[in-house]
Amino acid sequence: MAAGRQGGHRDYEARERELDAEASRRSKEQNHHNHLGGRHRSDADRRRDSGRSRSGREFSNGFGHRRTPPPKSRLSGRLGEREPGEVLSGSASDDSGGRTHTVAENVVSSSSREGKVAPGAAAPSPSKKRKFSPIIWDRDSPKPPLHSDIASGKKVVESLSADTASGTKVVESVSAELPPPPPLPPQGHSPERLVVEKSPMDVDLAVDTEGTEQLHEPEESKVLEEEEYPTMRNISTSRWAGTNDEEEESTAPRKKKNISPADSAELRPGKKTPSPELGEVVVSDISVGRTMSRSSDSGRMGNDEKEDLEVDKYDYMDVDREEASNSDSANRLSSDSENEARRSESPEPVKLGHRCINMLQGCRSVDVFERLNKINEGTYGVVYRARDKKTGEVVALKKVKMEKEREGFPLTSLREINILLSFHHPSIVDVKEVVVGSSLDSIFMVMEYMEHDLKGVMEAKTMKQPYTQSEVKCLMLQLLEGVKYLHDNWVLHRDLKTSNLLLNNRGELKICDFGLSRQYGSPLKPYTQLVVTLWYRAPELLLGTKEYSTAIDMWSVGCIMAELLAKEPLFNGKTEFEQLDKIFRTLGTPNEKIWPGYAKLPGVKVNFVKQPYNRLRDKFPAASFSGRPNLSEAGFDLLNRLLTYDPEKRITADAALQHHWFTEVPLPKSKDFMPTFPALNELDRRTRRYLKSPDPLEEQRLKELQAKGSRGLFG
Ligand SMILES: Nc1ncnc2c1ncn2[C@@H]1O[C@H](COP(=O)(O)OP(=O)(O)OP(=O)(O)O)[C@@H](O)[C@H]1O
Repeated sequence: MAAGRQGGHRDYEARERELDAEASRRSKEQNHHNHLGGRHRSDADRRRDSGRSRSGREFSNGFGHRRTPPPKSRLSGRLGEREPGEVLSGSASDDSGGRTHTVAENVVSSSSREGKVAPGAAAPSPSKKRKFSPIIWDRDSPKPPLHSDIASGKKVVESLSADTASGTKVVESVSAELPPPPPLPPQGHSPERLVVEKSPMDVDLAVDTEGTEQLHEPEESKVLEEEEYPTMRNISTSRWAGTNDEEEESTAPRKKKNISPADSAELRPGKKTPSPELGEVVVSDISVGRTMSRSSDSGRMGNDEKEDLEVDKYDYMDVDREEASNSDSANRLSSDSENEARRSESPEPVKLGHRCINMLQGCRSVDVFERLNKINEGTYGVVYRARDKKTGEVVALKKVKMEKEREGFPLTSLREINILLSFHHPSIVDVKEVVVGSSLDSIFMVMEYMEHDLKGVMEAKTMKQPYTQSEVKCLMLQLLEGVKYLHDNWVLHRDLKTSNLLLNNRGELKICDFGLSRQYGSPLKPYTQLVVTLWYRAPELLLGTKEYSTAIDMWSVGCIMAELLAKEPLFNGKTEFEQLDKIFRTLGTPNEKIWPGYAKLPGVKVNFVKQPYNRLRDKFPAASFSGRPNLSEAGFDLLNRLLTYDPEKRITADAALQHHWFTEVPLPKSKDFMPTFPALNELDRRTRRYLKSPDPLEEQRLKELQAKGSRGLFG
């Protein structure tokens, strides 16, 4: 990882040039790649590019990430009580520099809060790059070509998506001067070519799926012959051989597809049975109050319980088989933790050739991993726990769903993966590599394995109380550091929610799913507007704004902070209207005064509830015996700033990190003292379901299963 950080930029540029050069060659040969029509960039993008220089961002190292000083350094001396495990600091320094936070920035207010901003609270320090990200785009317009003046030091945007009227997750991956660095074009290289319609990845995949096409360079052909075909010969023995999840669940592990390179042509995107419309699923899910990250395959919705049981059955079998082959699961677990410990003790220097995958040389096969169990299924991917057969390392494999194969292989996704591989941050889940499955249209992201996601933890009956303020601070600091890193690197997450925040039993929080999944959904398809859960969606998106920015993530962070404190979602609307209604009832109905431009937003309706007051404080009182979560004045100020209506006034990640809530008592808890929970991700689905929502019937079923010798609650 360290090497990756040091050499990532140059390596990335070289790789980009390599990819683009190859794409250029390939695009001359083939002109039928029109599936990326959505990647034309909008006027807004052009405006953004031209205006980007105003941000004047600086990076203090070669990787483009200027780490925010650890909270410790910002902690000032304080009075009052502490919670066990608080991070202590001998430092009396305080970056907030005497700023006062007595006035909240938000919103409609019953008091004098409106329009006032705590001095300096949202203002960047001199070294900060911006108060507000210039990342905005026109959600409906086609994207403009890439800006051409990368060399002049301006930011360059590679817009990987155009969607969002729908609210689908979209990551606008924008390269700053430093990593993920801008894809510097070679001399004479047209900027538009950076948004290649045919990248070198096409080449590999074409070779894979056609079985005939070869690269021009003999070396590359050789690589493919040596690395791709051996993989294909292994397919028949692959445990990952299923081409779709349904099949994988219903037939694996007994039936394995025997797929030859020729056969694989049959599995090409266009031939695959289209999946049911995701929108239906989302509607169903929302209507029953479920989270979107689960059971997203609409094909199963009609027989949910029955199918779940089926799946459970195979999950059990998978695990049993796994355990049979590993005589002692305890040994396995201990060896896992040993591996983990070894890894953390002596961080392995990054092998750039491994981490920064050269797509021209192909990816490893998923067969190098042994499947342990299915962790979860999101809208865009199925996530498995697996073990590297060679190193024994336990990882998470996200098999990307190929819903949009009509549009060809998701080249933009491969390109995005390439960028994501360059991201290294303690609060961003580490994507180690990409491996290919047997059907050649399946791609797996290899990620570091995390025991939980935040949603699962908070739903589990093992968590009896909400997180304390001290614990929430610990989690919020990590979350904000991760979001700041993404924003500093010109990436909008756009789907921050508790199920996308992973936790491990070392108290670490990591953001996952930052936009990769977007590339597998067509941005303009009707279902896309429904796939992202509404609960964390910023009001400007709900009201149909066409331009938006990093502030949308900050709204989500606010919703997450509230949920961490209350152990329940803040605004859990089932429809966009209901979502807005819930927001307005709590924060007050916005108006032009507190949110200039509000009245012109497309979704504004006259029949919105008229609620003149901000009642957020009622939900988070400073002190109460009502069981509602207590929140200090400073904590409430931060929450209010995160949930500020006007995106221009909403606090940035950078400013939030310096908020004095983090430096007042109780101080953020040390990660080492954060509560731990049974690793839900290692349990079968039935047990997980029970732990999340215990119900007497389920308990009885579990007891029966255990009596029959099935796995116990904790395996
Ligand atoms: N690295 C990981 N380690 C452990 N579990 C993970 C990991 N990555 C993802 N998961 C689990 O899988 C779930 C779905 O993952 P992810 O959000 O990446 O998929 P998705 O298809 O994009 O989902 P969504 O419907 O939220 O968009 C997560 O909520 C989490 O429970």
